[in-house]
Amino acid sequence: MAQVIVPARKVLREQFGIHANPGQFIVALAGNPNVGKSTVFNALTGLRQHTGNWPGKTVDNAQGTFSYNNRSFLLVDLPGTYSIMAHTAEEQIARDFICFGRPDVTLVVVDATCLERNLNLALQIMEITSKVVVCVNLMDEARKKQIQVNISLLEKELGVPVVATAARQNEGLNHLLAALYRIATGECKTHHKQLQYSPEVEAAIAQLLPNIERHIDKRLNARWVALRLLDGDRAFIESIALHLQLSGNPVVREAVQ
Ligand SMILES: Nc1nc2c(ncn2[C@@H]2O[C@H](COP(=O)(O)OP(=O)(O)OP(=O)(O)O)[C@@H](O)[C@H]2O)c(=O)[nH]1
Ligand SMILES: [Mg+2]
Repeated sequence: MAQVIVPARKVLREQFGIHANPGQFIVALAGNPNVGKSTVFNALTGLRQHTGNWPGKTVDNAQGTFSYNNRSFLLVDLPGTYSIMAHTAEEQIARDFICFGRPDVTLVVVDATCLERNLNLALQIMEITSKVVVCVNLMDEARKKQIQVNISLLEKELGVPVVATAARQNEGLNHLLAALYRIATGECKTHHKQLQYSPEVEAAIAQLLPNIERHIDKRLNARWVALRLLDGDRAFIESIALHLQLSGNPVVREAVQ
């Protein structure tokens, strides 16, 4: 079947109202509610920002720009979510933006004082893309509570850059910029952690993968699409099919029946 690949920039423009300049890197800013995403956003973009709504939704949208090493970045503040399984409009925006908008980097801000809960979202995002930087924010609060975070071990375990910040105090932001640059330019390749499921689920994924890989745009993560097919997440399967113009594909037809 002939495949029509929709360029990510066109999707960003038409579906998300994001107009990036040529050569500008797109950074998606994701995280649980109230972890300091907007504080990071403001610290990086200063006054070079504007706010509005996501197209067709009553969900706030903020975009801003910054430069680093003579490269321009467009930072997009996604709605705060605990998950991207798309149970709410906010989760759907975050998921579709990361999946179909294919940002050059997804910056996941997590709360240093409750890492375990926050890493759930980071791991979900890492199932879609390897181009992730994790920002462990609120380090000052963690220090106050005598919580120690082993950043280098976390980085080793996750396989993506992890940067400690206290964004309200502008602490760690230079390291964050350097990490975003390294991932956006491809200077740093990640070996991101992929969750392993039960042998039954892994076997089902392995069975689906060849067919999925044959039919989808390589820039979507086939393993992740396999997981969604197994979930039976019909709304999303339909949106993947629509996006990749695969509605007639037998795998897709079977999944949405
Ligand atoms: N102590 C401390 N407070 C911070 C830090 N970063 C953000 N805050 C505070 O945490 C609160 C929430 O920050 P926001 O930036 O609004 O968080 P958010 O993730 O954008 O929140 P939502 O958009 O509501 O999901 C604010 O009161 C910030 O001033 C930090 O590093 N240390
Ligand atoms: Mg915010």
